Amino acid sequence: MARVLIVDNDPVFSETLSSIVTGLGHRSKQVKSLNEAFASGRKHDTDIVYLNTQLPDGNGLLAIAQFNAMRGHPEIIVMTGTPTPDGAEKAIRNGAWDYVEKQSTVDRMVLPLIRAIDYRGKRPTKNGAVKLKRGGIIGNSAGIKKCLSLVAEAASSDASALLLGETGVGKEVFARAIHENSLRATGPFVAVDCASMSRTLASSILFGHRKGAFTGADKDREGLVAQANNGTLFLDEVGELPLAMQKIFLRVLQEHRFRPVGARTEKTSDFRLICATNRDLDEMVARGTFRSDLLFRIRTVVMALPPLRDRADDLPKLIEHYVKQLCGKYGMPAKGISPDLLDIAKKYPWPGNVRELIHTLERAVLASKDTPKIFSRHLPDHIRINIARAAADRTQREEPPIPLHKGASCAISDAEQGLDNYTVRLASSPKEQTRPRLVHPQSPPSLRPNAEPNSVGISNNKVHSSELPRQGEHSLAAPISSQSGTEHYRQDSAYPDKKIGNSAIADTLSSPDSIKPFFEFRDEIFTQYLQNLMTLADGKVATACKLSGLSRSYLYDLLKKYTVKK
Ligand SMILES: Nc1ncnc2c1ncn2[C@@H]1O[C@H](COP(=O)(O)OP(=O)(O)OP(=O)(O)O)[C@@H](O)[C@H]1O
Repeated sequence: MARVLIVDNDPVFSETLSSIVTGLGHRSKQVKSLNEAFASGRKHDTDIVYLNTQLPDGNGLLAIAQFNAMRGHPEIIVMTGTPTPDGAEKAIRNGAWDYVEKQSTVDRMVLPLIRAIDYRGKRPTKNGAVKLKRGGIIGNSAGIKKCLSLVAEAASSDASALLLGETGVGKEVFARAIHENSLRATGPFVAVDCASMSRTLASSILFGHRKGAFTGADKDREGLVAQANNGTLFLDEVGELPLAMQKIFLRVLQEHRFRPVGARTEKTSDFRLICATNRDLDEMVARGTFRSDLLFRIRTVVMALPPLRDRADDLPKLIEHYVKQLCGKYGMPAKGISPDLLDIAKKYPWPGNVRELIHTLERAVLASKDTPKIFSRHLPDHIRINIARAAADRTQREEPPIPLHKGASCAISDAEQGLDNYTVRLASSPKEQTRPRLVHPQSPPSLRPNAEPNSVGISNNKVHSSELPRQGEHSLAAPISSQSGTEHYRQDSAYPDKKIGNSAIADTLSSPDSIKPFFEFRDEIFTQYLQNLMTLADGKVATACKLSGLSRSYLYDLLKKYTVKK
């Protein structure tokens, strides 16, 4: 919550601006002259000054430096009814944050305020570090850093904040951090779990009740809204708030007044609201299960917390921290963490996020008993199975299984059989000799070379058919014959300027001496296929998927494995 001083002798204008500022959750004070402004500045810290140029006792433009030197070293937004380029330059040179025309739109008037407050929340302290209490937040990944800067921003005002993210991702931890860094830090932090609140008792829980208001109400009871006075009210799972309660709560938010169940008079509570949800509130609004006016009120500052699987960089520190904490809890000496455990943790998707990680580590710490290190062996079976299955699935997709009972030699002969349908044709010109092609005899004519005398079919130049482009799919560049009978590489007319890449496959296949080991040869074919595919697809993965019939994830895997650039 920023303190904003409005210095203007036009009371109507000042009043309007003041209500906009307070509507944004900040405090505002209006004064009519420079002297009044300086008197106020001696008594209170000020964050922002809206300063008119023409004032009864002087020109605001000439007083900017004095305002800058006031308590709190405020940012100055100069306002004028008659803007001029010289006036703008003078304002900025004298140290103003911005120079705005008084007849501007509300946005133009307010934007410099929002930006100046944002800047003040993030600017380094004198010793160069951003002063922010992390409140137990572990991690320095880009995602966490972004959220921490939003914590600073949210903490600098009293505006409502909405935290979004999957379960266990740390929404409550971040809500507490906003509270602890705000001006309300010395007040209470009251958390309400809307999902577990009984519908019939919701009013009583939130607003309290008077003795005798209903059966069982044997004494007056203060509700959670009242308990949050001067502090922060945290509504967890706000999407679960019943519609009827949403309407009541909207009014409470607007007026900060509420009536306890059975009471005749209203009470007030000065609280700051932070909400959290893992549901899509916009979709709920569309379905009519969440009020749009309430959503509008609660999402002034929005923070989307990234899931743990998207910030693997944070895992080592999180694991180290919680293993240490858990060893302490169970009276065990500190344990080390084996790299294989970290490796698995980085591969597992953690659907329950940090909460699931903590529970998993607790089981692992207990399972490791007297072992001084925790290994992946100590992780619960379902996690190890998940990783093992994913690895096997990848291998299966990459390498077609060879029946074990046949043995290696049979497998090779199978591969040869599969290749009988393919012939490697070698070009005659030196240029073309570096461009061998694998052509399926049943390929459509447009993809097949004409029968030419210089094409050489080599019986042992065979690759497994399943590893080559399938019939009818784009294969390696399709050759055409010129009238002179010289074979040229035709570039598909749809891709006139694409150069199709090449490998030394022809050399490998040209004689028994030069034949390469099957898998080495296979890898070259794959690499060449992928390079050509990506060239034809203009580097676009979606196009490459269409052309190749590969799924996006499998294509990504292949590009990574064969280090082919997109
Ligand atoms: N960045 C973090 N650093 C350290 N601990 C964390 C972090 N994020 C979450 N935790 C821990 O993970 C657990 C779950 O966090 P929290 O309750 O804040 O999640 P949540 O998103 O509010 O979950 P839910 O949506 O289920 O209410 C807590 O024990 C919390 O301390």
